[in-house]
Amino acid sequence: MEKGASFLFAGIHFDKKRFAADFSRFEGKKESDNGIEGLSSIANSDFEVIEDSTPSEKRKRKRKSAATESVEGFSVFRDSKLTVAASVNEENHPSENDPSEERKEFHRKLERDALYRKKYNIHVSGNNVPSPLQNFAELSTRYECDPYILHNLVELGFKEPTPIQRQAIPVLLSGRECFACAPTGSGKTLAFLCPVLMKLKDPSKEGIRAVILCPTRELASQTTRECKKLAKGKKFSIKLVTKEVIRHADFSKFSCDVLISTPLRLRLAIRKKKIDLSRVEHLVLDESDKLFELGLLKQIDTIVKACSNPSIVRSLFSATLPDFVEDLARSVMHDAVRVIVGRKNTASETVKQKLVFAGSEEGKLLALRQSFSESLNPPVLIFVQSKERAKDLYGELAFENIKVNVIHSDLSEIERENVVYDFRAGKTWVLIATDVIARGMDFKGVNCVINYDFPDSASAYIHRIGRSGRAGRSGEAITFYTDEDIPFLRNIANVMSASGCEVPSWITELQKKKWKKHRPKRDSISNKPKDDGDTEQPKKKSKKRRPKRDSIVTKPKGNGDSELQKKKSKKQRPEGDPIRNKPKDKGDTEQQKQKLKKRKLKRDSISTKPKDDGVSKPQKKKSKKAEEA
Ligand SMILES: Nc1ncnc2c1ncn2[C@@H]1O[C@H](COP(=O)(O)OP(=O)(O)OP(=O)(O)O)[C@@H](O)[C@H]1O
Repeated sequence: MEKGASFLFAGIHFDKKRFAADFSRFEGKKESDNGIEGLSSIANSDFEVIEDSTPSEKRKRKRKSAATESVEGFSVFRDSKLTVAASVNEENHPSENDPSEERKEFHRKLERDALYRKKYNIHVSGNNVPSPLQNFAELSTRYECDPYILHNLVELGFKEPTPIQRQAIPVLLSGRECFACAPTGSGKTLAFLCPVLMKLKDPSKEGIRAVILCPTRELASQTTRECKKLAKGKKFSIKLVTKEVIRHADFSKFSCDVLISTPLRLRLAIRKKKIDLSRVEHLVLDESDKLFELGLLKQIDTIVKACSNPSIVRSLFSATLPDFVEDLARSVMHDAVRVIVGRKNTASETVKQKLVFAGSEEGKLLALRQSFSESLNPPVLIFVQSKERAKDLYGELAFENIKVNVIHSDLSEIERENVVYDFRAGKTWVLIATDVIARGMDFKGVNCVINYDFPDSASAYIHRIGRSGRAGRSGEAITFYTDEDIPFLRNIANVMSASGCEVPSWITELQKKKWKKHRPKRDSISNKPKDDGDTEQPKKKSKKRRPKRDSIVTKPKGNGDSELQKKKSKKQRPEGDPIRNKPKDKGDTEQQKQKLKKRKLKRDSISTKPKDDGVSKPQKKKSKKAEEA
């Protein structure tokens, strides 16, 4: 981490001199007394306490025993004058001259809140945390929500708030800064959009009023769409910062109610076009841990500085919340509330997760093809570790009878948009992707995520597989691994077992390994000579590949049978829709049998097809058969 480059870094290496003003502001202040002692232990059982002291102590987070700790009121973030003032008016705060009955009622309310949070697996820390929402109607009764929002929620089909919405919405509506972590697909987008729109109340032309930052263009564009849906009926100006906007907009007169951007583009607008962010009242960092990674941190820093309005309310949302992000956030946020749904850094429980030993790169391709011909249902997302590998895998699958497409950072903005659009529309059944769409993208009904390349971190794993099993739906995730991934297997296995999936015992017995971006140099996906795309694959190569076939189904240490292995050993063809046929087209058994017979032929053809020849012989036969079928 670069030292002294930004005040975001200062949370870790606090430079007292440089931040003398801030320091003196915080220095004299002890963490405010929570005054909520003796709260029922009901909600305390799973509460993570953060101590606001030295950096090393900060890391020592204790799980306090249920009997001794209080749920709310433990100030994890620094107080500010503004937020302290706000908290006095907090709905949870008893009045000064509290008669004992009022005080009792206040405590009863806290207990009710605690019970409610326990029911929805919500864990909070911070001063005077507002009560969670019981339903969307409370937006009106408690916060005088404009009817258009309630109307739009009904139109969107949202009947009940999700747990993160129950807690984060009241926190933000109370003007508190917020730091939220909830599983993938659990409705975090609405959890920040709804309070932002409610707080903005009416459209205004006075500068830029709210900024939402997303790590990728795709996510920024998706969030813009969602924001417009929720704002329907109100003439808010909601703008996405695109290349065009950067090029042509007159930033000296630029105003909008909500501005959505990637950090890179917004920094460009700040630096080159002098966009004015000094009136921003709400700043949301979606996928905050990604935004706080080194590559984006400088840009975020510039933006956070440019949003200089002293009464700004900042919020951070993500499905993964590493300690370093908490440390950074604590250094910049004031009297924030920390909201965690479920357990921190766990995968969605609605995704059934599997590990498959593929032996080698060739094994992966074979395993993939085998899976396709057996039981996988589109839409399917396949993640690989680099754009080169994405292109290679696409090259391998493009000529099959699969509606496959690929997305990576080499594509233009329009191309990327089109790929996403086609996948959403069901025109693409299998989408090969790099991590560019691993975060935040909400594709409805992705049935299966395949980690063709082992993810480079546990959080990458959580976000990738979180493209499936969203909004309570079920999904499946298959992760291929090879020998070089085995040292990192346990990290993924931990995530799997934390979300209730079975993991073979030999994996949990592996040595713990700390990983830093596991991206090994992998053998090429395609065995075709790179510079000779037009010629046929030399026969030698295909011969060489055959013995490796066994490695797909051979587990490394005589243990942990994968689903594929079991299926193969039974020599049965499982039921399911082959992906080459129409998604819901069942009962194609005759064709499947023929394909089975031709499996040997199919294997030979993996890498023999010429790059630029649209259809190879076996494929022509296959497509003819498909047409006939
Ligand atoms: N209250 C609700 N009831 C039903 N569905 C909802 C509700 N809120 C959001 N959704 C839907 O849930 C899906 C996932 O929401 P969203 O994209 O906000 O998840 P997320 O928590 O941000 O996920 P990720 O961590 O992957 O970014 C969306 O399709 C959204 O429309």
